Amino acid sequence: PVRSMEEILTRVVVPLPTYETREKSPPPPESNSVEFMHFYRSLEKEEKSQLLAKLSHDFGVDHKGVSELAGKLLDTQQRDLATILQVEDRLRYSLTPRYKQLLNHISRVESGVKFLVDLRADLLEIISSKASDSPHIRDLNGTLKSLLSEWFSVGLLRLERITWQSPCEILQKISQYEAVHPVRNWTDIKRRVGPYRRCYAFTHAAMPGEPLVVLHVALTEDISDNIQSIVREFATLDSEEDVSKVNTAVFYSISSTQAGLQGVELGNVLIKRVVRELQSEFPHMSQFSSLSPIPGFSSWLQGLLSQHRKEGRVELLTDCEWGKVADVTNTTPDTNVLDALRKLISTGDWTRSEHLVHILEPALMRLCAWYLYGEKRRGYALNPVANFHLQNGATMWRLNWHADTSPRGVANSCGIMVNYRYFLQETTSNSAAYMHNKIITATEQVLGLVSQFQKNSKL
Ligand SMILES: CC(C)(COP(=O)(O)OP(=O)(O)O)[C@@H](O)C(=O)NCCC(N)=O
Repeated sequence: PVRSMEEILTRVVVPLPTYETREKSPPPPESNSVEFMHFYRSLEKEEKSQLLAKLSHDFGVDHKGVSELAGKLLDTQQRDLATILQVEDRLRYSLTPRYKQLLNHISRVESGVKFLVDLRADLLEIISSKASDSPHIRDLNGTLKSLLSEWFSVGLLRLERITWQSPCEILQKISQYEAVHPVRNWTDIKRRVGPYRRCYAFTHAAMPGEPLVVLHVALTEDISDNIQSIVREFATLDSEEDVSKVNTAVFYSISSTQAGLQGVELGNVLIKRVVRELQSEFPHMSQFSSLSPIPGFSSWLQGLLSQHRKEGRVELLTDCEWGKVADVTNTTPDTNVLDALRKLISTGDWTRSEHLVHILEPALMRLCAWYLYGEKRRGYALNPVANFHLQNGATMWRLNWHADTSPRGVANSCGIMVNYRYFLQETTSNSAAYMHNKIITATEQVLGLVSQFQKNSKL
């Protein structure tokens, strides 16, 4: 199909009109876009990446034209401003990739926007798989992302509250998309939208019936330190009788549903929008915080323990703690008490022994605080959930022991969870400090645990 790929692209991706005719030339027939969408959908995965590579490479910016105009602009530097602006505008127009028109035309046909969201998901997969991280593919991704950011800007999104009265297909999608605390059955989802709970989603007219990002909230008297009390306990009340005590919103799950909208920052926008919505429903609501999982902590810890194994004694625990672990595991400090600890943590068995839990709590809390606050990737928090909330301007507020006692919670993060708290007057400045200077805003509790960790080890 390579020949037909070439043939289709040449026909469907019309050349950029000349600068002079750019506002006069009629758009190509809708059939072009429909044909392209149909053809693309018919391709195998491998053929899709071939097509996208060809589209981005052969139907992008006319680099020769751009450099000629850039040269011309240099020559006119001495001329009057009007002439310079003229040439600048020509240069700006010449930087429009030819395929950008195709993307715009597709966005105007039925389900064209959804098609483009899915096409970007394919692009992101190609880029992340390093199959062909050609600069042209990155250019195409950048062009598409900026178009999607315009089309999915906050003014064009619709906030929908999901309740037990919402259509079944929406409730089913909400259940399927829940990525943080999986919904097991109808009673689970009924609880999530029931009394003292709120569930909100952003939808968009171009993708009807599709929740783009979903936020689950618990309405409480205080900032929760345990997820079981939110997702497991049954509500005895069948309605929100007494909301006078409700003064806190706990965000306990957020999931974006469209891979192709990654980087469009929908989750951040949704949280801020829901805060405003709740403030109008509960004027005296004063506390807004997440109760977040810490995916990756256990595996990071395993890596640390095995890495230190080679270097013998590890300072991650105090001598006293090592001694106690040795006692409980019937090993001796200089033999592999470290392996015993690794095995305990990897199986979660340690949670069954009160004594061991008591010994490990301070050590695991110190290690977890360091993992969240100290471990970085390109200067930003290594943990993706921390990075998300810190980008939003939240404060790393409190680590909670025994916060998720489910097998999943113990396996992922030794049962620890964290509150990222949104102090509404500070989110803008916190976000700027984090994004520009990589400064993490954290409380005394967190900083205290971090400095205890640093005292114990030279990491
Ligand atoms: C946390 C989420 C919602 C952030 O999405 P969003 O605000 O759109 O950020 P981005 O994807 O635009 O960078 C998203 O990354 C996600 O769904 N993550 C998996 C589930 C989770 N909450 O970690």
